[in-house]
Amino acid sequence: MTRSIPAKARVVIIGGGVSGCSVAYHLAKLGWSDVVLLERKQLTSGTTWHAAGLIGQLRASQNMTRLAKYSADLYVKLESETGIATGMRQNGSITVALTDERRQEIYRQASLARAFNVDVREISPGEVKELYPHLNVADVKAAVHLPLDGQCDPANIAMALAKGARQNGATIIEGVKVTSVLEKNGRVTAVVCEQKGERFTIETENVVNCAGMWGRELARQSGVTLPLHACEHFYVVTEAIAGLSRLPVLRVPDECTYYKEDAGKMLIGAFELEAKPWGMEGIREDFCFDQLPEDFDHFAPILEMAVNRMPMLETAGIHTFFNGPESFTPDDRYYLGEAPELKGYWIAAGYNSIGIVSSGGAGMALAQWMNDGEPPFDLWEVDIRRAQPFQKNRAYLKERVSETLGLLYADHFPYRQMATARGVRRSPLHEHLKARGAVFGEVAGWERANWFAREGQEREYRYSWKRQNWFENQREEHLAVRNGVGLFDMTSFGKIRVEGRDALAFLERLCANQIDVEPGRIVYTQMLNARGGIESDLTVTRLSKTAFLLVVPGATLQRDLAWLRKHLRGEFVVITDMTAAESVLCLMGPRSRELMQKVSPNDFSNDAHPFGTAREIEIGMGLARAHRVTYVGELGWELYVSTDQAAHVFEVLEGAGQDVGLKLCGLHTLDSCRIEKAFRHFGHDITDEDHVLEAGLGFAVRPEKGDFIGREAVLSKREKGLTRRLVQFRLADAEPLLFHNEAIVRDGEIVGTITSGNYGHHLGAAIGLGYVPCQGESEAEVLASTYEIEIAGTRVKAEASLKPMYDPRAARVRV
Ligand SMILES: NCCCC(=O)O
Repeated sequence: MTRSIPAKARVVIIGGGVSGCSVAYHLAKLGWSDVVLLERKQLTSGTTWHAAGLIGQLRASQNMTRLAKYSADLYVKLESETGIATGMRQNGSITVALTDERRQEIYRQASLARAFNVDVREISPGEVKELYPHLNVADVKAAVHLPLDGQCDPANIAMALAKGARQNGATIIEGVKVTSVLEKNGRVTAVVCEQKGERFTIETENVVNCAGMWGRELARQSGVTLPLHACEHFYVVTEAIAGLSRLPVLRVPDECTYYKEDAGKMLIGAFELEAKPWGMEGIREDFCFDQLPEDFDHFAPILEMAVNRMPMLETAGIHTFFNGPESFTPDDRYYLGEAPELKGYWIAAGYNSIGIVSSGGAGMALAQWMNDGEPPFDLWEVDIRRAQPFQKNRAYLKERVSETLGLLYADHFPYRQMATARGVRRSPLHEHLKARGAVFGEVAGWERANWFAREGQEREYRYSWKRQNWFENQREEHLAVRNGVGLFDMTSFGKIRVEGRDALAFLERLCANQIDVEPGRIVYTQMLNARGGIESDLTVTRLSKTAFLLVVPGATLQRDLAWLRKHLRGEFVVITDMTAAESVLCLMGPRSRELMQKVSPNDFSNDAHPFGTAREIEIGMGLARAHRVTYVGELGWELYVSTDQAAHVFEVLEGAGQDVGLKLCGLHTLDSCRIEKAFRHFGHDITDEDHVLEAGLGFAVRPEKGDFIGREAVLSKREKGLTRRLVQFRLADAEPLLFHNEAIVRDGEIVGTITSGNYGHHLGAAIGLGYVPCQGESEAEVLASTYEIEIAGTRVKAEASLKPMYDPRAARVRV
């Protein structure tokens, strides 16, 4: 039946898979009227219909766990709410480890899940056998059991969400293809669509791209970056196996497989290490409930392992060999939020084969985000603003997703780097660093030296949940920064120039610190949201009366640009991304002044170049702007050098550095030094849900300067008092690896998680940061408790401090 297409809507959701249905359901539940969902063919006909439907709550981070738990809880009640049988059953799940490393990973995830009240138990191989009698457990080292995990019928979950949405007033129309999204002045104005060859326009200010594997090209038409690409995903379903009882979902990540028993048949799916990207030439117009040709050779090694793991499969007949396309992203995380390029263009897509368990929570979070204008909690890890414009390149995507499908079940080691699609963004110093032993990691496409190998040392990571093979390299680099001088290439910093008649007023409105300082001064500040949460962590350097340079982490550049542009209110301001124009060389350590003085005729004394100032200097035969700031807690200068002169400046520093023991240092050392000094890192220790005062950054907030975004929230928090505080921890046992997400235990009770951790080579211990609730408690009371950190199920004593354990009075920085 053809349904009439409305002329207007408050929102048009594009795509009738589980993602679109969930967004429609949650918006309608929030009371949004005129919610319209358009599906090009039939609901679920893209990817949802062939999903395996596993509902697993064990996720890599706290908020992903929170969202997965939300989905599980929602799906349990959906059937009674809508009358549609969802097939949801909480038969539990088991994940087994076949290696010691995997045991560490699943035990760490279990600790994290417990911090969020997810019911999870570590179980022995014997207990696995009791729960799963068909399993060969001879080489099983460990396992975790989540009794409230389960499985569902994915298509019916989507149908139930659609029905729930309709019950709350949403309009869902099938057989309508969206052909374009119209915009005016940078804001969505309408959606153009086709139904049976006829063209319609729906006026709207909001669209949600839930178009799955069609999403990238649809977004591209509107200038929106949505980097995802389809890959073939394989599973087999056996014939009914006699005597098969109800079984929990089983995951054997070390063999890339998952197992789902349904109606006496067994479904065996795989995330093989090298995937097959699909749809490079586009997707056929009539694609609907389609599948791809089987590829038995590709699946055979998986099946062989499965038969060894579950010997009864040897005699089971194969009922279905299934191959269907699913969307994968460059970092295996999905996308939510408003596209930075276009106001009113929202995204919920790229689910990396975990769309069913993700969509319930993601739909809720996106609906609240659209409703309130801000996400309900920190969603940075799935925020669309992390996508880099270059990532829509199809050659890049094709290469990268061939890896990310398999990474779903690979060991998620700390510091693990992608092996594919590397080298897209490089500093002008890349070859210099490579020739000197740099081992690179990647952030936002940038290649960055993470550590420097010694001559003759293997230039590869050896990953582990313990100290990794670069630990000693990091120690030497770290101690050089603390006792001598180290040089970091930080060209990946995002650099944003804000200039114009109203630049000062604009930045004063957005930043919590005072920006009206003398030209040449550098201000450390945050941009806050109305709740006092931290949207951006940056330095602002006043270059002249009307020009400012904002320096932000490389990973947050797109987010920060979007935040600035979103808050323009007609001011005369030009915002320019200058990242590629300047390299940054950071010279840090007590001997940095001595070295600067060797390579430059300028005066680097405290009087001539005090902390927190920027000066143009001569260096070698070139020029630089020397910023006296530090992220490692030492005397030092960040040298901003035009990219054409970067190699020259590097060579000059390196040559003169021989006499003072200059050491090249990598990002791992930057991190270990800043953690000793308790300097916060955006995305880990500080996010948009962390109040600036609770993050301990009150020293950079000036409510007395006048109005700025978040001021009310700062004043209110000052009056009402803090409810949590960011605390620094030092482990009593020097051995365990502190990374992030380990549970914080206060007086025997889990109260939070470590937000970032590393080894403090000066302090001689693993150091971490994390929030502790403190309603009405004084600092002394917070510190009077006993603390432990739970690492892979083992609790380790920890010392707590509210002041940096390294150089608490910042004497070294201003020396
Ligand atoms: N689509 C398969 C889901 C795999 C998992 O939940 O582990």
